[in-house]
Amino acid sequence: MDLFTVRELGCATEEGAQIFSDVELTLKEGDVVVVQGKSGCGKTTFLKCLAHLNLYSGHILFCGKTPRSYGIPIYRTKIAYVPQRPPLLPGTPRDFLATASSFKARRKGKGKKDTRSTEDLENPVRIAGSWGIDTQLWDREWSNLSGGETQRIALAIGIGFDTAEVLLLDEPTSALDQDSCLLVERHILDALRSSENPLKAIVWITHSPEQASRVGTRFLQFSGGSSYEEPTPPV
Ligand SMILES: Nc1ncnc2c1ncn2[C@@H]1O[C@H](COP(=O)(O)OP(=O)(O)OP(=O)(O)O)[C@@H](O)[C@H]1O
Repeated sequence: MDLFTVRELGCATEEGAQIFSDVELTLKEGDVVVVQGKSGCGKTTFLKCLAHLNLYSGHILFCGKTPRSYGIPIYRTKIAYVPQRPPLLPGTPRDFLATASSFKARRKGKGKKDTRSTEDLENPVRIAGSWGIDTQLWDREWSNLSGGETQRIALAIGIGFDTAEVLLLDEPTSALDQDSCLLVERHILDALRSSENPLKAIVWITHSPEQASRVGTRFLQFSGGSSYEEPTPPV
């Protein structure tokens, strides 16, 4: 079954200016759809529509069902949006982990006791550790982390919770040096190929043609207020 079926998708600003229209995408298992286009053409907005964080016109179905039919909180455990710059949150990454983990426990069923597993708390820390994030950074205020540290921690949470079937990545390595970038890329692609991880597909915004070639299996170009697919990565 197709993961995402996106038909005639359109999105406008609150003031009514159209950002894009008629966007079409059928996302299948194993796809890494690289999204490219000039700054301001609507790539982030597109990901937010998929994550049900933006109002839109047209149709988005996930496994044949609307996001609302899953219940939006459950939908968001299946579709993980990792923003380019996570909004400045209060507290520390570990606070965030604890809160998000308790939410996941609620998802697992009414009537059960706290099903929060230590894995939920440990996986992201372990993954981020493999990308050079010292454990003590999890107890530092978000506001005192560097861009690259914030990016790796947010990504490690998105992957480490082991519930996401689709990752929506908004320039996930834009603040990283080349070695860290390659390390993170490899980890994400390994997670996609691993039978132990529920991850089935990725939609990945990047401004880097090199990264697009390394990670992409399909190439969606935003331009002129809509989108089209390219058979190969743009050079
Ligand atoms: N909440 C909003 N209110 C008004 N305009 C918005 C809003 N969100 C996005 N826009 C506008 O919509 C357009 C698309 O923004 P978006 O962030 O999706 O672009 P992008 O392609 O991801 O850009 P970049 O590559 O620079 O990250 C921009 O012109 C932006 O200013």
